[in-house]
Amino acid sequence: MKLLLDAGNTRVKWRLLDAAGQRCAEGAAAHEDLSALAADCARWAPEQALGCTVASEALGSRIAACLPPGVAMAWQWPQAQCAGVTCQYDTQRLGADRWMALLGAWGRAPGAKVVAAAGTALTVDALSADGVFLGGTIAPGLQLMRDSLAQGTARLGRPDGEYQDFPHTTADAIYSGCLNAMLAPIMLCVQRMQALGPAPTVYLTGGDANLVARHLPLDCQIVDNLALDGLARITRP
Ligand SMILES: Nc1ncnc2c1ncn2[C@@H]1O[C@H](COP(=O)(O)OP(=O)(O)O)[C@@H](O)[C@H]1O
Ligand SMILES: CC(C)(COP(=O)(O)O)[C@@H](O)C(=O)NCCC(=O)O
Ligand SMILES: [K+]
Repeated sequence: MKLLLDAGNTRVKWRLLDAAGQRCAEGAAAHEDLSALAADCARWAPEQALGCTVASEALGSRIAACLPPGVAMAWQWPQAQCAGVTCQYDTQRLGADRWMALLGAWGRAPGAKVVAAAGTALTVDALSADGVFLGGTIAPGLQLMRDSLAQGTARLGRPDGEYQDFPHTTADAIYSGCLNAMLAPIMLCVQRMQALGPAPTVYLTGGDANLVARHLPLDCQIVDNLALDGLARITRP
C-alpha cells in the first residue's frame, strides 16, 4: 500500500493506492485536525509514502507523526525534467504542488494544456504540446481576495454574496469581482497558448475548481487532486 499526500496552505489531501495502483481511500483535512489522515494510515498501513508540500516544516512534522511506525515521508521536489515534462520555470522556487499537477496533467492526454489550481492561491500554468512547462502565474485565491478587501477598506467587510453578471449590491459586487479575478488569468493563459498553436485543454483542480468551472466561459475538465496524480507518476529510485 502506498500513501500519496499533497500539503497545501489550507488543506492536506491524500490518497491510498494498493499494489496494483487501485485507489483504496482518498481524504482531505484542514491543518488544524489531521486525525482523519492518522485514521486512514492506521487502517491501510501504507509501507511507502510520497508527498509534496508548500506548507510549513511544522506541518510536515505533524504529517510525519500520522504515518505508521517506521514509514518516512519521501517529499518530492520540482526537477528540471521528470515523467515527460521539462521545467522552464525557476525549479528551485517552483511550488512542488504546481509541478506535481503538471506531471498529473501530462499523464492524462497528449497536447498543450493549461493547468489551473484554485486553492489558497490561484496558479495558472502553461504546458506546451511537447511537454515543456512554459511558465505560469500566481494570484490570491478566492478567500484571500475577500480577506484583503475586508482588511484594506473601511466599509466593505466580508459579506457573503452571489455571482451576478451585473451586481447590484456590495456583497454581490465583491463576490462577483473576486470570482471574475480568478477567471481572467485562466482565459488570458488560454489565449496566449492559442497564439502559439492549437487550443490547449484546460484542467481545473483545487478546492474552488467547481466554482471556477461554473463561471468560466471555456470548456474545461475538473480533476480532483491533480497533484496526487502527478505523485503517482513518480517512480522512486
Ligand atoms: N471543505 C473545505 N475546506 C476548506 N476549503 C474549502 C473546502 N471546500 C472548498 N474550499 C475552498 O478551497 C480553498 C482551498 O483549496 P485547496 O485546494 O484545499 O487549497 P490548498 O491546496 O491551498 O490547501 C479554500 O480557500 C476554499 O475557498
Ligand atoms: C503558489 C503557491 C503558494 C500555491 O499554493 P496553494 O494555493 O496550493 O496552497 C505554492 O505553489 C508556492 O508556495 N509556490 C512557491 C513559489 C512558486 O511556485 O513560484
Ligand atoms: K493553488
